[in-house]
Amino acid sequence: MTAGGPRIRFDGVGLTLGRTEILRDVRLSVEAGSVHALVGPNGGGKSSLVKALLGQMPHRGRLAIDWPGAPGTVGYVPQSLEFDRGLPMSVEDFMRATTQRRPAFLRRPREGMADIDAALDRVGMADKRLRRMGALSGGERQRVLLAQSLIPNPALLVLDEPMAALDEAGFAVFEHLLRDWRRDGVTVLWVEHDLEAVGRLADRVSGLNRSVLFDGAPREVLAPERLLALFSARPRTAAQENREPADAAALEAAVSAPARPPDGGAHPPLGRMSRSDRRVVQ
Ligand SMILES: Nc1ncnc2c1ncn2[C@@H]1O[C@H](COP(=O)(O)OP(=O)(O)OP(=O)(O)O)[C@@H](O)[C@H]1O
Repeated sequence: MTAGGPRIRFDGVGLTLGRTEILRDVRLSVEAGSVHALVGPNGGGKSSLVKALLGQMPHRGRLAIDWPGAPGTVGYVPQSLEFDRGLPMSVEDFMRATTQRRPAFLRRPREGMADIDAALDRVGMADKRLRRMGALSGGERQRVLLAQSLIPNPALLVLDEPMAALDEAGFAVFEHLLRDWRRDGVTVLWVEHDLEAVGRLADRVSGLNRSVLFDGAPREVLAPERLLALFSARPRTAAQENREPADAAALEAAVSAPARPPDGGAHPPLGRMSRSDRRVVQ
Protein backbone atom coordinates (compact mmCIF):
# COMPACT_ATOMS: atom_id res chain seq x y z
CA MET A 1 0.00 0.00 0.00
CA THR A 2 1.37 3.46 -0.89
CA ALA A 3 0.75 6.98 0.46
CA GLY A 4 -1.05 8.11 -2.73
CA GLY A 5 0.29 9.59 -5.90
CA PRO A 6 1.06 13.19 -6.81
CA ARG A 7 -0.58 15.60 -9.19
CA ILE A 8 1.64 16.62 -12.13
CA ARG A 9 1.46 19.90 -13.99
CA PHE A 10 3.17 20.72 -17.27
CA ASP A 11 2.92 24.44 -17.73
CA GLY A 12 4.22 25.78 -21.03
CA VAL A 13 6.85 23.04 -21.32
CA GLY A 14 9.10 23.23 -24.37
CA LEU A 15 12.15 21.35 -25.61
CA THR A 16 14.46 22.07 -28.54
CA LEU A 17 17.41 19.84 -29.33
CA GLY A 18 19.79 21.26 -31.89
CA ARG A 19 17.55 22.86 -34.48
CA THR A 20 14.63 20.51 -33.84
CA GLU A 21 11.70 21.72 -31.79
CA ILE A 22 10.44 18.59 -30.06
CA LEU A 23 7.94 20.05 -27.57
CA ARG A 24 6.17 23.37 -27.75
CA ASP A 25 4.12 25.00 -24.99
CA VAL A 26 2.84 21.73 -23.52
CA ARG A 27 0.09 22.40 -20.97
CA LEU A 28 -1.28 19.43 -19.18
CA SER A 29 -2.50 18.32 -15.78
CA VAL A 30 -2.29 14.74 -14.53
CA GLU A 31 -4.59 14.28 -11.55
CA ALA A 32 -3.41 12.53 -8.40
CA GLY A 33 -4.25 8.83 -8.40
CA SER A 34 -5.41 8.80 -12.02
CA VAL A 35 -4.36 6.65 -14.97
CA HIS A 36 -3.45 9.23 -17.61
CA ALA A 37 -2.55 8.05 -21.11
CA LEU A 38 -0.41 9.94 -23.63
CA VAL A 39 -1.06 9.02 -27.27
CA GLY A 40 0.28 10.41 -30.52
CA PRO A 41 2.23 9.62 -33.66
CA ASN A 42 5.82 8.33 -33.76
CA GLY A 43 8.16 11.19 -33.01
CA GLY A 44 5.35 13.26 -31.45
CA GLY A 45 7.41 13.87 -28.31
CA LYS A 46 5.77 11.50 -25.80
CA SER A 47 9.00 9.86 -24.59
CA SER A 48 10.74 13.24 -24.54
CA LEU A 49 7.98 14.66 -22.33
CA VAL A 50 8.20 11.85 -19.79
CA LYS A 51 12.00 12.06 -19.83
CA ALA A 52 11.73 15.77 -19.09
CA LEU A 53 9.46 14.86 -16.17
CA LEU A 54 12.08 12.39 -14.91
CA GLY A 55 14.89 14.95 -15.26
CA GLN A 56 16.54 13.01 -18.10
CA MET A 57 15.96 15.75 -20.67
CA PRO A 58 16.19 19.52 -20.35
CA HIS A 59 13.05 21.60 -20.72
CA ARG A 60 11.73 25.15 -20.80
CA GLY A 61 8.64 26.21 -18.89
CA ARG A 62 7.37 24.86 -15.60
CA LEU A 63 7.00 21.26 -14.59
CA ALA A 64 5.61 20.59 -11.10
CA ILE A 65 4.98 17.41 -9.13
CA ASP A 66 2.66 18.13 -6.19
CA TRP A 67 2.99 15.34 -3.64
CA PRO A 68 0.18 14.96 -1.10
CA GLY A 69 2.78 14.66 1.71
CA ALA A 70 6.44 13.75 1.57
CA PRO A 71 7.66 12.88 -1.93
CA GLY A 72 7.13 9.20 -2.70
CA THR A 73 8.84 6.73 -4.98
CA VAL A 74 8.80 7.16 -8.76
CA GLY A 75 8.76 3.97 -10.83
CA TYR A 76 9.77 4.06 -14.50
CA VAL A 77 9.37 1.52 -17.27
CA PRO A 78 11.46 2.68 -20.26
CA GLN A 79 10.38 2.06 -23.83
CA SER A 80 13.14 -0.50 -24.35
CA LEU A 81 16.39 -1.74 -22.92
CA GLU A 82 18.79 -3.82 -25.01
CA PHE A 83 21.07 -6.50 -23.62
CA ASP A 84 23.86 -8.33 -25.38
CA ARG A 85 22.97 -12.02 -25.62
CA GLY A 86 26.26 -12.96 -24.00
CA LEU A 87 26.06 -10.52 -21.08
CA PRO A 88 26.39 -12.61 -17.91
CA MET A 89 23.56 -10.85 -16.08
CA SER A 90 20.59 -12.92 -14.91
CA VAL A 91 17.08 -11.59 -14.31
CA GLU A 92 17.83 -11.77 -10.60
CA ASP A 93 21.11 -9.81 -11.03
CA PHE A 94 19.25 -7.15 -13.03
CA MET A 95 16.53 -6.87 -10.40
CA ARG A 96 19.09 -6.51 -7.64
CA ALA A 97 21.06 -3.89 -9.57
CA THR A 98 18.00 -1.76 -10.38
CA THR A 99 16.26 -1.94 -7.02
CA GLN A 100 19.03 -0.87 -4.65
CA ARG A 101 20.94 2.32 -4.12
CA ARG A 102 24.09 0.83 -2.65
CA PRO A 103 26.71 -0.87 -4.86
CA ALA A 104 25.85 -4.56 -5.35
CA PHE A 105 29.02 -5.74 -3.56
CA LEU A 106 27.89 -4.01 -0.33
CA ARG A 107 24.65 -5.96 -0.19
CA ARG A 108 24.12 -9.13 1.84
CA PRO A 109 23.28 -12.11 -0.41
CA ARG A 110 19.55 -12.46 0.48
CA GLU A 111 18.89 -8.76 1.23
CA GLY A 112 15.83 -7.51 -0.65
CA MET A 113 15.16 -10.92 -2.19
CA ALA A 114 11.65 -11.21 -0.73
CA ASP A 115 10.58 -8.06 -2.62
CA ILE A 116 12.27 -9.27 -5.80
CA ASP A 117 10.59 -12.67 -5.52
CA ALA A 118 7.19 -11.02 -5.02
CA ALA A 119 7.66 -8.61 -7.95
CA LEU A 120 8.80 -11.37 -10.34
CA ASP A 121 5.86 -13.45 -9.21
CA ARG A 122 3.41 -10.62 -9.95
CA VAL A 123 4.59 -10.44 -13.56
CA GLY A 124 4.82 -14.21 -14.04
CA MET A 125 8.64 -14.34 -14.28
CA ALA A 126 9.54 -16.12 -11.03
CA ASP A 127 10.53 -19.31 -12.85
CA LYS A 128 12.90 -17.43 -15.19
CA ARG A 129 14.89 -15.62 -12.51
CA LEU A 130 18.17 -17.33 -13.44
CA ARG A 131 17.83 -16.76 -17.17
CA ARG A 132 20.27 -14.29 -18.77
CA MET A 133 18.67 -10.93 -19.61
CA GLY A 134 20.06 -11.15 -23.15
CA ALA A 135 18.33 -14.49 -23.70
CA LEU A 136 14.82 -13.27 -22.81
CA SER A 137 12.15 -12.72 -25.43
CA GLY A 138 10.90 -9.16 -25.95
CA GLY A 139 7.75 -9.83 -23.91
CA GLU A 140 9.69 -11.46 -21.07
CA ARG A 141 12.08 -8.51 -20.94
CA GLN A 142 9.07 -6.18 -20.81
CA ARG A 143 7.70 -8.11 -17.84
CA VAL A 144 11.05 -7.79 -16.01
CA LEU A 145 11.04 -4.03 -16.70
CA LEU A 146 7.57 -3.89 -15.14
CA ALA A 147 8.79 -5.92 -12.16
CA GLN A 148 11.69 -3.58 -11.39
CA SER A 149 9.27 -0.61 -11.31
CA LEU A 150 7.38 -2.25 -8.43
CA ILE A 151 10.29 -1.98 -5.93
CA PRO A 152 9.93 -0.06 -3.71
CA ASN A 153 6.16 0.45 -3.96
CA PRO A 154 5.80 3.43 -6.34
CA ALA A 155 3.46 6.39 -5.76
CA LEU A 156 4.06 7.69 -9.29
CA LEU A 157 4.57 5.38 -12.24
CA VAL A 158 5.83 6.53 -15.62
CA LEU A 159 5.27 3.87 -18.25
CA ASP A 160 6.64 4.25 -21.77
CA GLU A 161 4.82 1.74 -23.98
CA PRO A 162 4.78 -1.02 -21.35
CA MET A 163 2.59 -3.30 -23.48
CA ALA A 164 4.58 -3.06 -26.72
CA ALA A 165 5.91 -6.64 -26.72
CA LEU A 166 3.36 -8.34 -24.47
CA ASP A 167 1.19 -11.28 -25.52
CA GLU A 168 -2.37 -11.80 -24.26
CA ALA A 169 -1.19 -13.28 -20.95
CA GLY A 170 1.14 -10.29 -20.58
CA PHE A 171 -1.79 -7.92 -21.25
CA ALA A 172 -3.67 -9.62 -18.44
CA VAL A 173 -0.69 -9.15 -16.09
CA PHE A 174 -0.49 -5.47 -17.02
CA GLU A 175 -4.23 -4.93 -16.57
CA HIS A 176 -4.05 -6.56 -13.16
CA LEU A 177 -1.20 -4.24 -12.13
CA LEU A 178 -3.16 -1.25 -13.39
CA ARG A 179 -6.16 -2.27 -11.27
CA ASP A 180 -3.92 -2.54 -8.19
CA TRP A 181 -2.34 0.87 -8.85
CA ARG A 182 -5.75 2.48 -9.27
CA ARG A 183 -6.98 0.87 -6.04
CA ASP A 184 -3.88 2.16 -4.19
CA GLY A 185 -4.19 5.72 -5.54
CA VAL A 186 -0.94 5.55 -7.53
CA THR A 187 -0.62 8.20 -10.26
CA VAL A 188 0.13 6.54 -13.60
CA LEU A 189 1.41 8.44 -16.64
CA TRP A 190 1.19 5.93 -19.48
CA VAL A 191 2.55 6.38 -23.03
CA GLU A 192 0.64 3.99 -25.26
CA HIS A 193 -0.14 3.24 -28.92
CA ASP A 194 -2.88 0.70 -28.22
CA LEU A 195 -5.95 2.94 -28.43
CA GLU A 196 -8.36 0.16 -27.55
CA ALA A 197 -6.50 -0.41 -24.27
CA VAL A 198 -6.38 3.33 -23.59
CA GLY A 199 -10.13 3.66 -24.26
CA ARG A 200 -10.83 0.85 -21.85
CA LEU A 201 -8.29 1.41 -19.08
CA ALA A 202 -7.33 5.10 -18.85
CA ASP A 203 -9.19 7.74 -16.84
CA ARG A 204 -7.94 10.48 -19.10
CA VAL A 205 -6.03 10.72 -22.36
CA SER A 206 -4.00 13.46 -24.01
CA GLY A 207 -3.01 13.55 -27.66
CA LEU A 208 0.51 14.89 -28.15
CA ASN A 209 2.17 15.93 -31.37
CA ARG A 210 4.75 18.47 -30.27
CA SER A 211 2.00 20.23 -28.29
CA VAL A 212 -1.22 18.93 -26.74
CA LEU A 213 -3.90 18.51 -29.41
CA PHE A 214 -6.64 17.15 -27.17
CA ASP A 215 -7.14 16.18 -23.56
CA GLY A 216 -10.11 14.60 -21.82
CA ALA A 217 -11.96 11.40 -20.95
CA PRO A 218 -11.23 8.64 -23.51
CA ARG A 219 -14.90 8.27 -24.46
CA GLU A 220 -15.08 11.97 -25.30
CA VAL A 221 -11.78 12.65 -27.01
CA LEU A 222 -10.92 9.42 -28.85
CA ALA A 223 -13.24 10.33 -31.71
CA PRO A 224 -12.16 9.12 -35.19
CA GLU A 225 -11.84 12.66 -36.63
CA ARG A 226 -9.58 13.73 -33.79
CA LEU A 227 -7.41 10.66 -34.15
CA LEU A 228 -7.08 11.04 -37.89
CA ALA A 229 -6.01 14.65 -37.43
CA LEU A 230 -3.50 13.61 -34.78
CA PHE A 231 -1.99 10.65 -36.60
CA SER A 232 -2.15 11.86 -40.21
CA ALA A 233 1.28 12.77 -41.48
CA ARG A 234 -0.20 14.82 -44.34
CA PRO A 235 -3.22 17.12 -44.46
CA ARG A 236 -6.21 15.35 -45.98
CA THR A 237 -7.32 16.32 -49.47
CA ALA A 238 -10.80 17.61 -50.34
CA ALA A 239 -11.56 14.29 -52.08
CA GLN A 240 -10.71 12.41 -48.92
CA GLU A 241 -12.86 14.75 -46.84
CA ASN A 242 -15.88 13.88 -49.00
CA ARG A 243 -15.83 10.16 -48.40
CA GLU A 244 -15.84 8.25 -45.17
CA PRO A 245 -12.45 6.55 -45.02
CA ALA A 246 -12.13 2.91 -43.98
CA ASP A 247 -9.62 4.04 -41.36
CA ALA A 248 -12.29 6.07 -39.62
CA ALA A 249 -14.61 3.06 -39.47
CA ALA A 250 -11.85 0.98 -37.88
CA LEU A 251 -11.14 3.71 -35.39
CA GLU A 252 -14.83 4.14 -34.60
CA ALA A 253 -15.09 0.44 -33.78
CA ALA A 254 -11.94 0.57 -31.71
CA VAL A 255 -12.84 3.46 -29.50
CA SER A 256 -16.59 3.03 -29.18
CA ALA A 257 -16.13 0.39 -26.48
CA PRO A 258 -17.45 1.54 -23.12
CA ALA A 259 -14.82 2.65 -20.62
CA ARG A 260 -14.13 0.35 -17.70
CA PRO A 261 -15.93 1.52 -14.57
CA PRO A 262 -13.65 3.37 -12.13
CA ASP A 263 -13.84 0.47 -9.68
CA GLY A 264 -12.31 -1.80 -12.32
CA GLY A 265 -15.42 -3.99 -12.33
CA ALA A 266 -16.99 -5.97 -15.12
CA HIS A 267 -17.92 -4.25 -18.36
CA PRO A 268 -19.97 -5.24 -21.39
CA PRO A 269 -18.18 -6.90 -24.35
CA LEU A 270 -15.69 -4.53 -25.94
CA GLY A 271 -14.80 -3.62 -29.47
CA ARG A 272 -11.18 -4.58 -29.95
CA MET A 273 -8.57 -3.11 -32.22
CA SER A 274 -6.22 -5.75 -33.54
CA ARG A 275 -2.50 -5.10 -33.90
CA SER A 276 -2.94 -4.76 -37.66
CA ASP A 277 -5.77 -2.25 -37.14
CA ARG A 278 -3.53 -0.31 -34.84
CA ARG A 279 -1.02 0.14 -37.63
CA VAL A 280 -3.65 2.17 -39.48
CA VAL A 281 -3.25 5.02 -37.05
CA GLN A 282 0.50 5.00 -36.51
N1 LIG B 1 18.52 13.11 -27.90
C1 LIG B 1 17.89 13.53 -28.99
N2 LIG B 1 18.50 14.35 -29.88
C2 LIG B 1 17.85 14.80 -30.97
N3 LIG B 1 16.59 14.50 -31.28
C3 LIG B 1 15.93 13.68 -30.44
C4 LIG B 1 16.55 13.15 -29.26
N4 LIG B 1 15.64 12.37 -28.62
C5 LIG B 1 14.53 12.41 -29.38
N5 LIG B 1 14.71 13.19 -30.46
C6 LIG B 1 13.72 13.48 -31.51
O1 LIG B 1 12.58 14.02 -30.86
C7 LIG B 1 11.41 13.63 -31.54
C8 LIG B 1 10.45 13.07 -30.53
O2 LIG B 1 10.93 11.82 -30.08
P1 LIG B 1 10.19 10.98 -28.95
O3 LIG B 1 10.97 9.72 -28.75
O4 LIG B 1 9.94 11.84 -27.80
O5 LIG B 1 8.79 10.67 -29.68
P2 LIG B 1 7.65 9.65 -29.29
O6 LIG B 1 6.36 10.39 -29.39
O7 LIG B 1 7.95 9.00 -27.99
O8 LIG B 1 7.76 8.61 -30.49
P3 LIG B 1 7.43 7.03 -30.56
O9 LIG B 1 5.93 6.91 -30.52
O10 LIG B 1 7.98 6.65 -31.89
O11 LIG B 1 8.12 6.34 -29.43
C9 LIG B 1 11.83 12.64 -32.61
O12 LIG B 1 11.83 13.29 -33.85
C10 LIG B 1 13.22 12.22 -32.19
O13 LIG B 1 14.01 11.91 -33.31
